[in-house]
This record gives sequence, structure tokens and C-alpha cells, in this order.
Amino acid sequence: MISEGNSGLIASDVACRRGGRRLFRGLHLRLQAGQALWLRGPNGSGKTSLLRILCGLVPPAEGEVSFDGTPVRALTPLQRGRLRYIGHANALKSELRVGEALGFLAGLHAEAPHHPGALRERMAHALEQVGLPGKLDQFVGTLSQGQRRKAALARLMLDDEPRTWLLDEPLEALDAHGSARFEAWVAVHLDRGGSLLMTSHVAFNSPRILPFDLNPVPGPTPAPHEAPGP
Ligand SMILES: Nc1ncnc2c1ncn2[C@@H]1O[C@H](COP(=O)(O)OP(=O)(O)OP(=O)(O)O)[C@@H](O)[C@H]1O
Repeated sequence: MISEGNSGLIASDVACRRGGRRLFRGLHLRLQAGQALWLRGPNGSGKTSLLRILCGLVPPAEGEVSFDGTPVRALTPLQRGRLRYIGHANALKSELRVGEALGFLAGLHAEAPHHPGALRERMAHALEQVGLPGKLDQFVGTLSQGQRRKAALARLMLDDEPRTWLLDEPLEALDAHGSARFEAWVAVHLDRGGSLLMTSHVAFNSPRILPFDLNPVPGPTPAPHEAPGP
């Protein structure tokens, strides 16, 4: 049964403006436990902007977004911790070792402090799952692009409870084996009651990730001198 407390991510009548131009409007979306959506649209149509609106990083120009019944911009840190956003940037500092960078991210949303030994073991296991065994003590800056992407995705393996994943181009820079692994994790994640909204310009096979097309509003492109917005 769906109650406010597990209603998932809901966008109602959302519009987005960037750089003085309306990208989309009237967007309705619902993402519940066990569901996965593939957000599709041409370059510049607003997919990244929508992901950032959905996780509360930027407000929509119109409309509302809620997560389990709470407006997404008013989520407590604990509630926000149930949303996992991974953008184009991997949020792993080059000068840190992989284990330090992942440990920092894991600590950000932890409901209780991790025991350092247990966390190290879990991170090592997560890295094995993404195909980076033994990389815990390697500096992030020495990883290849694909390895960095895999390390960022390893963050998703550190959660006890299934979360709502908002992933911007998770397959970017992954090899065929990495993509296949990703699809396998998604299947397990959905079976556990997690959910996923992802963008991808790379084709993939998972029939469980249903297409969701972002229909841009036709209109003039902004003047090149226009200052970027927040
Ligand atoms: N901070 C900003 N200030 C001004 N304009 C922005 C800003 N962020 C994005 N835009 C503009 O908004 C539009 C949509 O960008 P966005 O990154 O959301 O598109 P996208 O669909 O994710 O594109 P891609 O497929 O290339 O990743 C682009 O025209 C971009 O230039």
C-alpha cells in the first residue's frame, strides 16, 4: 500500500528555466520502489537540470517535487540521505585514496558512525563488485576515467537499505563488462525495493529500465553573452 511515507519521488507540473530559456514545462513524473526510468532527450534538453531539480539542488521554475511526502527542498539530512545523486562529476577528490574518498561519502549520510574496520571491508567488497578489486589504497587521481566512474558507482554498494538512485550518465566511460555489471546491480537493487532514474546516451539492454522522454519546449537559444544562472 502506498502512503505518504513511501510515495517515492513525485514531480508535479514541473518547469525548468536555464540561462533565460524555458527548457521544459508541465512535467509529471512518479518513481516508486522497484521502478527504474531512463530519462531520454537530446543534448541540452535539460536532463541534468531535471535530475538536479529532483534531488533538490535547484528549485524548479514552476511546480513541485516531493520525496516520500516531503517537499524535496525541505528534506532533513536523514531523509535526503535516502536519495543518491551521482552527477557527471564523480565527487571523488583526485588527491585522496579511493578508500578515503568513498569513506568520506559513506560518512556523509550515515545514520550511525561506521566502524572503521567494517567500513573498510565493505568498501573493499564494493570495489570488487564494480570490478576494481584491490584499489582501496590507490589514489583517485591515478585511476582511468572508467575506473573513476566505477569507483563513484561503488558508493551505491555501501548502503544497507535500498535507496533512490538519480544517476547522470552512469555508463559513461564504462567498458562493455562494466555496463553489463551495472545492469545486473540495477536488477538486484530493484528487487530489493530500490528505485532508479538515470540518463544515458549509451544504449543498454535492461528491459526493467523504462524510457521516459523529456520533451523540450521549442524556443530561441539564449544570447551567448548571457551570464550562467545558479
Ligand atoms: N547553470 C546554468 N546556467 C545557464 N544555463 C545552463 C546552466 N546549466 C545548464 N544550462 C543550460 O541548460 C540547458 C540544459 O542543460 P542540461 O545540462 O540540463 O542538458 P542535458 O539534457 O543534460 O544535456 P546533455 O545530454 O548534453 O548532457 C543547456 O542549454 C545548458 O546550456
